[in-house]
Amino acid sequence: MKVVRVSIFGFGTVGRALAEIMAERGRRFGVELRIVSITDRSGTIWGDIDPLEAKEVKETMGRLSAWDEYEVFDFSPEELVQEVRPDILVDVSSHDEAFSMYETALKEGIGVVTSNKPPIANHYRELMKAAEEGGAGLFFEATVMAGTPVIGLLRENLLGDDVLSIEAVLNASTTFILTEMERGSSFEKAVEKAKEQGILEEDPSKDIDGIDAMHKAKILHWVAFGQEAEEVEVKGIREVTDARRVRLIAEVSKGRIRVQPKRLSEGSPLLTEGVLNAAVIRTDLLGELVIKGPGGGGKVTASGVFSDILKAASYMKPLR
Ligand SMILES: NC(=O)C1=CN([C@@H]2O[C@H](COP(=O)(O)OP(=O)(O)OC[C@H]3O[C@@H](n4cnc5c(N)ncnc54)[C@H](O)[C@@H]3O)[C@@H](O)[C@H]2O)C=CC1
Ligand SMILES: N[C@@H](CC=O)C(=O)O
Ligand code: NA
Repeated sequence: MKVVRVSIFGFGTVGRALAEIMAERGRRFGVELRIVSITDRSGTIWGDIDPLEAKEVKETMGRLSAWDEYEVFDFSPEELVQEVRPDILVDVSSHDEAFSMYETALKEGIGVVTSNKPPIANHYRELMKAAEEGGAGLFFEATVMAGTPVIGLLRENLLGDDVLSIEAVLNASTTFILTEMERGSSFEKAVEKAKEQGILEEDPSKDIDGIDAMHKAKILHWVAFGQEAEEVEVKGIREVTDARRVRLIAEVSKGRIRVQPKRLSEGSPLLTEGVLNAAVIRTDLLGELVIKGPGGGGKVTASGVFSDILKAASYMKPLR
């Protein structure tokens, strides 16, 4: 068994769902995953950590620093990487400025797995360069459509195709809110219910105002076209009153991203319900393909993170 040392940064809904999966499936495909540190806002615990015990402490005491079995370190994100030196850094936090932590890790040859979108959306080119320099893997499946593997589909397949466009529902919270409103719920009530699903961002305006969907569309644009989108337009769902068949739609074509609420026709593959996301991908050789699956929730997201951890552990270098 190849022992792989993992540091987890952030221990909220996704981090705790990941802990459960790692406890149950941490020995798989000749790899034994060991959690050597977990960080939440109260600090970093460092040692040979039992994932289920850590989850229990977080859920009963609210912060990892309350766990007296471990010394708590007040590392900056970069210090965490330099002191702990894991084999793989897993970011399941809502820390928008995690870019320099990733860059430090990748340049040191430490693999990075993340579900946190802004660092990838805003620093894709620099991070891929750092990964190349350090000979490390950068994996971000769960940043777009959670565990539904749209990133792997584009990054590891269709390599002979030219992507022409992607039209997608990428935000589970707004779909959930809009479908609740279709059923007669007020906007405010629907937002409250979305919070109970564990899918809303720590700052729900990121979902409601289309910022989360925009970040995801930027990541899709980088993977599909290998360049930054010059034109980005974003409109959220605050002004939607008649929610019938309305979804927050991201349109991605070379150089251009547009996120806005749109009323869809009956039978549209994008007319999703609940937390389902969907993407219609058009390429020159294949024509049109649709990928649809859950785009939010702790386990749903941890599924994509865990799969990426195994990829990082056996480091399969994606071509883009
Ligand atoms: N919940 C979902 O369905 C999905 C979430 N994601 C992304 O995964 C990440 C985690 O999501 P959730 O677990 O749902 O969020 P959450 O809000 O439940 O947990 C995020 C955790 O990160 C911690 N955190 C934030 N800044 C930190 C810092 N500087 N240092 C240490 N800890 C810090 C917070 O204290 C919190 O415990 C977010 O980036 C989210 O956008 C991606 C796909 C789906
Ligand atoms: N807040 C996000 C969580 C998944 O990325 C969403 O609602 O889609
Ligand atoms: Na995904």
